[in-house]
Amino acid sequence: MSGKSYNVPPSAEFVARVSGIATMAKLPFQETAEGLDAAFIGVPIDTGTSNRPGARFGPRQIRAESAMLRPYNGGTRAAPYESLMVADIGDVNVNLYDLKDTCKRIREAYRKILKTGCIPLTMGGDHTIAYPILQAVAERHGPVGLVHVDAHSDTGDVILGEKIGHGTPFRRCVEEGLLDCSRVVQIGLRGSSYSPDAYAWSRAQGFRVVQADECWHKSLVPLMAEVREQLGAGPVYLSFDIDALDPAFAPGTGTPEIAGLTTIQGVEIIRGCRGLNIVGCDLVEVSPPYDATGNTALLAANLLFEMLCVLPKIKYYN
Ligand SMILES: N=C(N)NCCCC(=O)O
Ligand SMILES: [Mn+2]
Ligand SMILES: [Mn+2]
Repeated sequence: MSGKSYNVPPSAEFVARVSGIATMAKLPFQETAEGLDAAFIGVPIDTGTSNRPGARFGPRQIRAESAMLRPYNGGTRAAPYESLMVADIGDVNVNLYDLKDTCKRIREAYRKILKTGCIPLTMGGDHTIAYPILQAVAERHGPVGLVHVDAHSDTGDVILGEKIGHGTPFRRCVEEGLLDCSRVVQIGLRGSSYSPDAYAWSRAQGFRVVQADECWHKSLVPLMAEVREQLGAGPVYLSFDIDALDPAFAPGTGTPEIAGLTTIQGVEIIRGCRGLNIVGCDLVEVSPPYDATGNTALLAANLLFEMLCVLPKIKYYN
């Protein structure tokens, strides 16, 4: 092992889970991304939501439930803290009274994070945040590939007279050339729709659309082999809306849709991203006020850990 010493969260074998400051995975906190390979960061907004609010409390609750996380991945034998310097760098200072100003603040914050070479793992907050994050990502990496896991395509144009909200981020991204559209896949789309051919716009851009009913009763391991082929070696952003999963697994979210993916399929999708050149990830739309048991936030914390475990340069014991 290299002589470098990495941040390692305290183990519950020696430090009680309930003690200490609730950073993500109980990792050290630091103000900036300087010196980090990867960082967890919160964006506590829900002013872009169109139904149930509450996602502004997502980062705090995900951090609270992340106390369950242990240092190694028992399933894949990934050893993130033996190969990456990781910390929690807090939250973007959002403007709860102005969504456009919040997008500006997010864009500026992520410009600084990405400039250090750090890979951001973002805790939302509603899905609006993917737009300003991808503006900053594309400034650094050029148009990127996208693995978008969601019940919704989030490609709306104007909703309630507004272009900015959680139903429109990926249309804004396409308009601004932030995505390499032939390297975009949307997985889990379902539900009632505003038009008879709900995903025509996505497909017209060249996205691959995998609707939830194409996933029912199936392992998604074969699909992810096709996704790795489609996305190739170029930079990729992973955006995971927790409502991609069925409300039975993820009830604490603002726009639930029935007949969704299982938790196992969610993990298969993320693990299937191993080998991709991931430059950023997010996990959005956890709404703690609708998450009576905290299990949606716990699920989110585990999925974020799985994302950490598929980043480039991760060490595996196998
Ligand atoms: N949850 C997200 N990100 N989008 C939901 C959009 C719901 C709608 O516009 O009908
Ligand atoms: Mn959604
Ligand atoms: Mn979404």
